[in-house]
Amino acid sequence: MGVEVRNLRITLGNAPIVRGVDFSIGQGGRVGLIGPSGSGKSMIAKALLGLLPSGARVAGGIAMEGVILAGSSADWTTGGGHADGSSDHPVPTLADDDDGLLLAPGYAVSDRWMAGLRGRYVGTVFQNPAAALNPTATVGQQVALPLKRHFRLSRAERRERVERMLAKVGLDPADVMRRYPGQLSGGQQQRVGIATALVAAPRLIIADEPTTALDAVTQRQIVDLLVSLVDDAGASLLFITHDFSVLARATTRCLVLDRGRVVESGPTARLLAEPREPLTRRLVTAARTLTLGASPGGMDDTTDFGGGAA
Ligand SMILES: Nc1ncnc2c1ncn2[C@@H]1O[C@H](COP(=O)(O)OP(=O)(O)OP(=O)(O)O)[C@@H](O)[C@H]1O
Repeated sequence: MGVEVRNLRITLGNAPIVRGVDFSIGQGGRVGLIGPSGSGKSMIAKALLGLLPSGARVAGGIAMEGVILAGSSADWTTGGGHADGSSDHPVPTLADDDDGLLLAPGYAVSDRWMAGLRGRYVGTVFQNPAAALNPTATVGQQVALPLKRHFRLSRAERRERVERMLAKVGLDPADVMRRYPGQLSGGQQQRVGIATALVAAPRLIIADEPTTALDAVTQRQIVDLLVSLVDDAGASLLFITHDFSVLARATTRCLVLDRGRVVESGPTARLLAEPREPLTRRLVTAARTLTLGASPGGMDDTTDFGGGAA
């Protein structure tokens, strides 16, 4: 069922930050948000996570897996609605979770619900793993946290799942379980971040500039790892970046944001090959320059770049 965002508007004080953004991510879809600094990418992610700063006002709708997370039923019938009240986009229907948890549709969920959804239904990978990870928790404790919060498992079961997850992100559990984040490299830290985001098998992963702090080679490895794990899990991915070369590896569709509005959207490969808007062209050119700088063979060397990583 995935995620649906409809006419999302966010204001902070009197300032409009996000000004009517629509997109959806089908189950297993990988969508990118790209735009310059301050264009509203992180605010959209925060709205999906229920983590907007106090004073932010949200209008429009966000629904995930059939549950309305923001906005009211009215938001879902006005958008594509007809005079008789019917809609091309009906209010999403009941979602029955794997574990038998029934989520009630048609209601804006409370903060408590949102806290329950975070980590369980939505996993997040942030830009700076050193800041996102708790420096006083061992890697084992860190990755176990979403399981502790959302599942009733024995210690042994939890440990087994944590070890399995660490192996999946390419870390040796025996080596890293008792280490602290500060004792790991940036790339290893981000692998721990990805393990923590994915361990509870969420339906949606939000990755907000997850590789910006890493060198080019590690960046590529981390993006490829994230994509393969998200695909294996059948989860959806919302990938936020200002770098088209990263987006090309991570996503199949993307939206270009400028000052809170979508200026262009479509398949990532199409936007790369034929950017129509000046901002898209600028972002593509910047990525080409970076990629050419990083590799003497140029962009063709990184075949995924033009291929949309489909
Ligand atoms: N806590 C906050 N209080 C007030 N304004 C904020 C807050 N967080 C973000 N903003 C403003 O909201 C706008 C959008 O910010 P946002 O962080 O979503 O941009 P972004 O596209 O993610 O940028 P970046 O690429 O730099 O992370 C900016 O003008 C920013 O100044």
